[in-house]
Amino acid sequence: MILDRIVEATGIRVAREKQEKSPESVKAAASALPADTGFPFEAALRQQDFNFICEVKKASPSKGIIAEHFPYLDIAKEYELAGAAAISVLSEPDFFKGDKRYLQEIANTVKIPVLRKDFIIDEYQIYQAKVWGASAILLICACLDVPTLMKFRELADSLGLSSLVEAHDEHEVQMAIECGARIIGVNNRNLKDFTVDVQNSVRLRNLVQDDVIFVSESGLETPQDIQVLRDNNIGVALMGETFMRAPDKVEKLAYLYGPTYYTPKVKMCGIYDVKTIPAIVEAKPDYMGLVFAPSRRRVTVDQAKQLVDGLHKQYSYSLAITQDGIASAENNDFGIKTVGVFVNESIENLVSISGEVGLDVIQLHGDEDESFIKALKEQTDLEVWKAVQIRSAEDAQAWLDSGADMLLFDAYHGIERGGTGEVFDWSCLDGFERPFMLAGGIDSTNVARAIRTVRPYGIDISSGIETEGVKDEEKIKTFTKMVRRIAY
Ligand SMILES: O=C(O)c1ccccc1N[C@@H]1O[C@H](COP(=O)(O)O)[C@@H](O)[C@H]1O
Repeated sequence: MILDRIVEATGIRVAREKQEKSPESVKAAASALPADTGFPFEAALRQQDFNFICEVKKASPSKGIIAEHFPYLDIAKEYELAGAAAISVLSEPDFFKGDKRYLQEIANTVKIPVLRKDFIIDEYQIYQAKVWGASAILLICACLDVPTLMKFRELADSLGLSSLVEAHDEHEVQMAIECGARIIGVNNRNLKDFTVDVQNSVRLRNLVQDDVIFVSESGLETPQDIQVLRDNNIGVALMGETFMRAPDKVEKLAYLYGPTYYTPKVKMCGIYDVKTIPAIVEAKPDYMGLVFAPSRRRVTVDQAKQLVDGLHKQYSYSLAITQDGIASAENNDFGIKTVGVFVNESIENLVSISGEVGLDVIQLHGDEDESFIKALKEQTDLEVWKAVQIRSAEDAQAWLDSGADMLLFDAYHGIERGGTGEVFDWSCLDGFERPFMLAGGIDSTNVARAIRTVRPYGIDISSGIETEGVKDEEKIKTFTKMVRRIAY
């Protein structure tokens, strides 16, 4: 049987690897790494109502070579861009043509968690997984007994690694439950004869309690397959071949997720150089943000006037060359609204600066309270947005009834007020019941997940369209393209 052959080959490989690097040294290296990881693999699989683990796999015993050309890093980057929750990387060399290098390099490159997909039969491989940068390992019930599964899971736990415990039938699901698995994957492929039946995971779903993450693995191909999983209370799909064969993985994942049925507004913030204006006009975000607060992106009133003037001229020009659109610019509809970002500025200054520059929106990014917002709104007809730095769900809830026209949620930072490029825990916004802008470390690699998970009214981006602190035309383009491809 193929599984026996793989396990046998794995035993030989592990023995050889132990000769090359002693178990003591690998254990010491793994134990020296932080164990308080917060189990990012599990967290990622709980992030959305449906999550994908996308696999980087060159070959398999059932399909032979899947990808002759195998740019594994590009594949992983594309998965991240597409909005995968996690990436599974084959490290098994003999039957799947995997390599530890793939795992190491991918884990070093992407921000999403990586699973070591291998046939784990020895503790040594768990220490290796930790050293190589994995966030999770695979434990296969068909290869291990319950005491060993439990021992391996506990060892993984102690290193801050999650264990995806894989089963194929009722008996193996019971084994997975007995060993205390927090993530159970049901393989739709029978490892004994390679037959595939997507209904297998559906059939076994009810054996597993809801607080355990349930993953359907193998043989999934279409949005209909995914819908069947959703309809049967299955929230995660692990897919390899389908993604590996998809020429465009962003498109494939969007197709499997289905339409978002809305497009978020986009605000591109921290514009301080007129050279960036053509790229902004081409990207056509809904808002362009100018920072008047202390910041490396800070603009003076004169610079702001030039930027707004430049925006309007360039916008009119872009409409003129696309013919009759000039009329709307003449009516002062410049398509892209301007937002001034202020920190603890006086009402008098807010009113005079916004009037002088011709801003459309005032964004308060400091300690302004509700009475300040009320007083400001009495002095201006402009929209007033309130930025709130989030550490907990309570931070957001405290502003639910705010009189601000829009709330904007950003990452908390002890010193800086914003534009830090840091992401906060989006689950703090679960169930928040009014429209809001999402800010804080958004970029092309996480915007797909941001839109699908958080469904904000709008996305606010600054650092994510910069390279070494300077707004980057290519990143502006890529980001804009991503939003359009994901949200429809
Ligand atoms: O961008 C700044 O330098 C800034 C300074 C002071 C207050 C707010 C600031 N920017 C705001 O930060 C978010 C975007 O942040 P990120 O870089 O994408 O993480 C946005 O709301 C900006 O208006």
